Amino acid sequence: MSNQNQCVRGADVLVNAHLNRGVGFSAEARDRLGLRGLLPPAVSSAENQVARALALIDSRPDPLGKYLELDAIRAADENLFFKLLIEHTDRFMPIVYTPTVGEVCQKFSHIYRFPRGLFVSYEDRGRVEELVANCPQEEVDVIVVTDGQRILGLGDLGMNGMGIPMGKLSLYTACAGIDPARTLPVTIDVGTNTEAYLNDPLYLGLRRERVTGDEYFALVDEFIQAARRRWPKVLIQFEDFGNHNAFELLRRYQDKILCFNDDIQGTAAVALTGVYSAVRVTKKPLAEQTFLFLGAGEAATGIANLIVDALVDEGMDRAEALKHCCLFDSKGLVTAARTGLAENKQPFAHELPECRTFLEAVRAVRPTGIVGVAAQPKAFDAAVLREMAAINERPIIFALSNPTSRAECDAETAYRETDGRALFASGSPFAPVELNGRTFVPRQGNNSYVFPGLGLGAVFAQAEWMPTGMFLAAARTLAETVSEEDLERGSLYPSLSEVRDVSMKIGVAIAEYAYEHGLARNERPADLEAAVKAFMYMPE
Ligand SMILES: O=C([O-])CC(=O)C(=O)O
Ligand SMILES: [Mg+2]
Repeated sequence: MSNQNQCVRGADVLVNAHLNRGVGFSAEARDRLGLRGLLPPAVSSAENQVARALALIDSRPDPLGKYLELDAIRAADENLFFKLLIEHTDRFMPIVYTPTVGEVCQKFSHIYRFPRGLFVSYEDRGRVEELVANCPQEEVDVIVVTDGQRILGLGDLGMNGMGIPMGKLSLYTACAGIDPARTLPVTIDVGTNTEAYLNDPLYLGLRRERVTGDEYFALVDEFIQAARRRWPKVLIQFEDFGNHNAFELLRRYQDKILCFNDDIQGTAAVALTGVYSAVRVTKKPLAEQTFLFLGAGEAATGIANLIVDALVDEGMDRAEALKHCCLFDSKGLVTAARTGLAENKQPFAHELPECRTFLEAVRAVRPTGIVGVAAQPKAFDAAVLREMAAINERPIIFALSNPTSRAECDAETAYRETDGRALFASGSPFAPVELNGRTFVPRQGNNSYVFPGLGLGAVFAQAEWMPTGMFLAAARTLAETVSEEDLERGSLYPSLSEVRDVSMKIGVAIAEYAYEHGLARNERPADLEAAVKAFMYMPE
């Protein structure tokens, strides 16, 4: 608690979510803070407060209702909110994060109640510094920023996309112990091309079509400069930008400031972990794997590039490594014969026959794994899955699009159509599947396993910037947490209930990388792991 916070007394404490402990305040604290009479007389134990909150949340049958209860708890008492999230991660992650957060975003303007974060509108261009100065946070460690153009697999949600930076930052705190008082969700609102929002009287964003080109980049830059002037060491995470802008922003800032793009680099690290787990099962090394991606955007080329980097790191020639990844986009298989390909796809345009359907492409490429990242629901149908099972003893099937409604296939279909041989991961959660007397426990190949730890390590070491080596290190560290028992059950990732420990390990690995490579702006503590653990926020 800062000195400034220690001066806050009386009712002001109760309306400050960082400070308020509500009925959890002890008699002594009530006297000290001038709260006597402002709360019901009984003092609740922590268990009692959690039990009351759980009952309230459970009284709401639908996920959105549960979200609204949690959101209200957060607005009143942040400590309690994070206690719930940390003690019941498995249960609440699908509420504050994918898939429910998708619905939250779609309805954001209709359910808006509590102020949080920073809204940078195009109308405020030229005075963004003033907006940043208005933020109450004295210090900010992590910013997650979106422009709402490609929210999960749901498309352009405009300002409504703010639910995503909010959800990501909740995970930063719950999974990696970033102090919630030092996080800032940001939406840069340059308009939306989604008619439904422009015609919705309750829509809270800018009513105009998206600003593009130089004016767009100038506004994003004005924000980045203003944020870094106020908080020079802040980590900026780019989230759910449209393809074109996402690649361009990463190109502009990647090696100049402390930042990363979660959809390109975070997703890549987590997918590579899934691949490392899968090859432990197939016993065929990475060098013998070939991947066919359904999609050719941020996630697809982010993952493909990191697989290539991993192969090069193992000693393979880069030109050869590139051939291990093939892309299938809206026009079909990406081949050398294709013209006008976006820059990110060009390295993956190989000498391959023209294929118009994904099934044809599977037959032509004969991949060991398919990776769905195009938000095309059910695109991995029975024919595709059976073909993969015919080509491979243990086919790798990653249906990574979010939320659940956008998944390329569900877990049950993946296991059923491959006679239980699929090595499956998905972006959104699926329940365990019973098949032929076996229970499969699929887990999420979602960047939530890595971005909190990546950020923790980078913030801890006050890294200058985040090179590719950090993302490889994150993937390898995460892979080491997958046990033989996990693999036995078909789990390519550890249990979410372990995510805090996993994030700590990734944080240590990333900080270590920063110290070893001269990227840190502080001294390495002698006992790095103990120091990182001590740095992590924990609710009281
Ligand atoms: O938010 C998630 O669940 C994963 C992600 O970054 C995306 O799908 O854009
Ligand atoms: Mg994302």
